[in-house]
Amino acid sequence: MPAKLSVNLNAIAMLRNRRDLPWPDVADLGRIALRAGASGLTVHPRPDQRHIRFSDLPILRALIDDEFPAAEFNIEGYPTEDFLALCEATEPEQVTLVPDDPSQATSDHGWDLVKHQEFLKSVVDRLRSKGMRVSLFVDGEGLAGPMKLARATGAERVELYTGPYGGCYDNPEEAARQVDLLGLTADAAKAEGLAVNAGHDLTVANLPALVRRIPHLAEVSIGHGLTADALEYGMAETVRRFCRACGQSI
Ligand SMILES: CC(=O)[C@@H](O)[C@H](O)COP(=O)(O)O
Ligand SMILES: NCC(=O)COP(=O)(O)O
Repeated sequence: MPAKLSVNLNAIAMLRNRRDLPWPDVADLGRIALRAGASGLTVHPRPDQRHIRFSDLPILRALIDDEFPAAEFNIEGYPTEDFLALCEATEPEQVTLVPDDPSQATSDHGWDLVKHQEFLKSVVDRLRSKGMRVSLFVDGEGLAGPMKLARATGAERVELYTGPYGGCYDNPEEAARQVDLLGLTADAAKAEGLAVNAGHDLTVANLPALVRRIPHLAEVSIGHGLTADALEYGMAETVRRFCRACGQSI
């Protein structure tokens, strides 16, 4: 079964938030993504709401429920009480727990599963008791031990942090080494009965090698690279529309 694609709307929301205007509209872009074949939508609401706002969540929940009932909503974030309350109110199909502190520009590491074992167990329990699948953001270091600990929290999935792989876009040897480490981590997760997701800085260029190495990859969530491509591949048609709006006959 090929990996499913969940489209992360953070970058769209960040663009919207540059102005006090409602576009680009995250729900409209989410609808386009789901119509085009995405299996789900991902958001990572951060405490300062610098991209996804808490008020976006019920709108995206309703979009999926009303128009795409087979799609999944994935909410990512650090499990503060506020974040857990948002999840409980929104009931996403999946919650991805990420160890980000509020000052981080973006996610840059997975959980320390030794240090946070008891905390994660209680959070996983709480979310799963309300019917949400839980995934833990983990480093792709190629080690089996952390995957045993991830399983022991009660989580059903892990999401491999692919930032170091994504950063090797100009270094094929290092990219091959990173894919190997991610593959070994995914194998260890599978051996523990965990399903495997992946995300961060994935692109059309680096996805094929990843899915070849991890044929059981369940889902990738992609925002930054996908939004960059949407702009690049949508630019020509958009310029034609604006030229026509200027009265030009092109
Ligand atoms: C958890 C993760 O991998 C991140 O990619 C995150 O969802 C992106 O967050 P930002 O969009 O805030 O950079
Ligand atoms: N979980 C990773 C994610 O949702 C998107 O990350 P990115 O593609 O914006 O780096």
